[in-house]
Amino acid sequence: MSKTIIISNRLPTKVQRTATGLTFQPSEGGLATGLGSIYQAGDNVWVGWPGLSVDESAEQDQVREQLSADSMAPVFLSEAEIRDFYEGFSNSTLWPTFHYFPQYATYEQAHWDAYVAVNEKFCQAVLELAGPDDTIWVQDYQLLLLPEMLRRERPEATIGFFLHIPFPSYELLRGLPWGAELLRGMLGADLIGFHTFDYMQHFLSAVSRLLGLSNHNGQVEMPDRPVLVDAFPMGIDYQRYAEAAISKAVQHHEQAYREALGDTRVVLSIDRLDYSKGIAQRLHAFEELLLQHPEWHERVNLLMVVVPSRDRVAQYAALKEEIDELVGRINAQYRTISWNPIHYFYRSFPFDELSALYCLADVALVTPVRDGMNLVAKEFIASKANQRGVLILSERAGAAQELAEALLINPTDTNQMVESLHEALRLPAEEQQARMTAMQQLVRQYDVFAWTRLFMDRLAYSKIKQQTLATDVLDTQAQNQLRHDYAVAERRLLLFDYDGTLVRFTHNPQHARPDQELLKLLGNLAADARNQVVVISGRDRTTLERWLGHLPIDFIAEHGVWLRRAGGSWHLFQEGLRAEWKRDIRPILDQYVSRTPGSSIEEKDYSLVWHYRRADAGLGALRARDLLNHLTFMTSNTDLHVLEGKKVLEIKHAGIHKGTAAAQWLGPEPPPFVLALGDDRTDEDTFAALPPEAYTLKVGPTPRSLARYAVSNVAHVRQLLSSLLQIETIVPPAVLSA
Ligand SMILES: O=P(O)(O)OC[C@H]1O[C@H](O[C@H]2O[C@H](CO)[C@@H](O)[C@H](O)[C@H]2O)[C@H](O)[C@@H](O)[C@@H]1O
Ligand SMILES: O=c1ccn([C@@H]2O[C@H](COP(=O)(O)OP(=O)(O)O)[C@@H](O)[C@H]2O)c(=O)[nH]1
Ligand SMILES: [Mg+2]
Repeated sequence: MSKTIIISNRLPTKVQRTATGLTFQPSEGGLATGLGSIYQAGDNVWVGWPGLSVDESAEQDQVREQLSADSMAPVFLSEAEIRDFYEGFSNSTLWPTFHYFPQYATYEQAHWDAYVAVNEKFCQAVLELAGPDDTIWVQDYQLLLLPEMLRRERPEATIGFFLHIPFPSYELLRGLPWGAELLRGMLGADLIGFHTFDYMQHFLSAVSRLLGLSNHNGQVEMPDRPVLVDAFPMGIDYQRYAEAAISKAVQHHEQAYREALGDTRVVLSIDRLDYSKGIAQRLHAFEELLLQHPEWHERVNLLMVVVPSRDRVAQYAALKEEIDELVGRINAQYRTISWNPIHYFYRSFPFDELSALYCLADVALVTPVRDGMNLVAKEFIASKANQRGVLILSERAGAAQELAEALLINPTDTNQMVESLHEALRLPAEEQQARMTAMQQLVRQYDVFAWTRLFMDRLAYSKIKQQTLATDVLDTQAQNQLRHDYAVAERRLLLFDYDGTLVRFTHNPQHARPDQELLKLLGNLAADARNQVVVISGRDRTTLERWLGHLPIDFIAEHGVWLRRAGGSWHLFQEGLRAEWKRDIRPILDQYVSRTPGSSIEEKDYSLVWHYRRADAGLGALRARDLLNHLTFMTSNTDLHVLEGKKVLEIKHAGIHKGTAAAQWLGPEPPPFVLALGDDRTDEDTFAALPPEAYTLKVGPTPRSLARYAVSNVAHVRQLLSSLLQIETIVPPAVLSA
């Protein structure tokens, strides 16, 4: 039976060393609590770190055995790995960068090295467990390199990745020395999930700008497969909180708290110790409330739970001191004999007590400056059996995208926070109920089980999509058939597009000269008298002649405008072509060049081309759409046509294209073997002009093509062509045709 393997840095159980030995407790933090509800089904297993360093092998055995009874497999980290990988790269480089605190980020080579090494360690652990049909689901920023590492070992594996923290704007990522490697690591997955659409957009823009990979509707075209990118806002185990709220045990705790506090309104604050959570800002706002609205003295309490977290990282230790000091100062300033404004707990609470705090609270004050999702907000909502209670929520938490009925605030605007608190404490019961009911409906429906189902369905879909594509791929069997048909044919027409087919794209088109390997390949193919080799390109004739003119091959240049047979001279596809129109169009292109840094114009005899490969990807696409509209309008009612290629727009004569030219080479009696290779939109015209039995091959990852087969890249093309040459030497054609 196939299983799902969840992998995260932290396991949902954390092991602690006490005087009496090892103890096993639930972990805090949204990832562990959120997914903790689902991993135990079937044969599923969760791979991760148990939260402490265990060096001794007897202890490791004990931990492994106990965790395996609960479907967990530990990855042990040494003290040095905890320091350099966990506290170092994960929480002193990635965490601050991804939460828009670059001033806190450190860039240490040793931390990066440890990050790579620990990701490899996780990779080994997964490989030991994963069967070929299993689904691998990698979680979060500590393991960004893992999908790619797994993909290298298991090209066919089903791999999902989910990021629990924000994905920041491209600018933040570019400030990171290892940005490109991290993106490539993530792209090893088949599906990449984020909490919100914004995070997903930031990721796609970073992939486009740093790796030069474009996407169509969130599908990134990798050379070997498409990768789906999507938003999946994570939910909680709603029933667990809703049921707890009405349980005896929880009500008992709630009542005890209520008696201890007396008759005051309760504002609740729960987070891990983290500068991203805005805890200090929150305390300032509460202090301001007491200052500006003295009517709340002795009538309101802030219950503040801060769960210890990453306290060996300098910024966390400093924050702890800041909070201690602030709480001390505010309490000292305002407390009375019978009233202590802030009840501050620096520890974690067992589930029932946490649940009782949610039930008790009138207001939940959730004000992170950045937060991937924030599950505390959702847990509070699920715990409100009577639909009373108000959620104040930072607009910078992922949860704010869904919870529109919360009182949304900007966490750096203290005045707004004070006013929202004041408003929340007085909000009429009916309005509380209306808002809470709407939010409960949403949180109940999109719970963590629905979230998992949605992710898994999309992951399966991405796999199916890849497989449908794979039917078009020139597999070994099809390639053998092609080679056989080639070997037995007396006459063969070989039509090769140049850029993107025979050579890889270069930043500057003038740098895409043919290398020795290619010249040899073409020369050898052309040397066979049965072969007619044609380079069919959009390039100008001068360049083609300079680069390839010494070979005994034919040329179709400028997308079919200029033709030359081997050894012959150039002639036009059609007499009487005009070029005066360039005078009107050229100034428009000049304008677009000046408005689009990096773009350029190429002028050919009978066409003009605007190139934007070197421009910023977003700006280039925007201007291209604009220019296309502009030119389409200008060329209506003329015999000109605007052609869209890969990062180019070309204005040329309508009715002359690669297909019309290719048809001339077919002649009245087409050769028994025709092979056409091309990567671009313009090559579709060639494919369309050829008979159905021709071997038409589309080069590159995008599937939509008229070609019969797809090959992945230029390297694959060259391997195919040299395999045709080998046939001649290994199997004499006479033998094959006999
Ligand atoms: O493992 P730790 O270093 O102790 O940190 C605890 C976890 O914190 C982060 O949680 C995030 O996931 C939540 C659920 O998706 C989300 O609501 C929240 O906004 C995130 O901050 C972290 O992403 C986890 O990897 C940590 O285990
Ligand atoms: O004493 C506590 C306080 C909080 N939590 C849990 O910690 C998680 C915090 O997740 P959130 O997404 O809000 O933030 P994160 O810590 O993941 O950044 C929530 O599920 C809380 O229920 C806990 O287990 N024990
Ligand atoms: Mg091409």
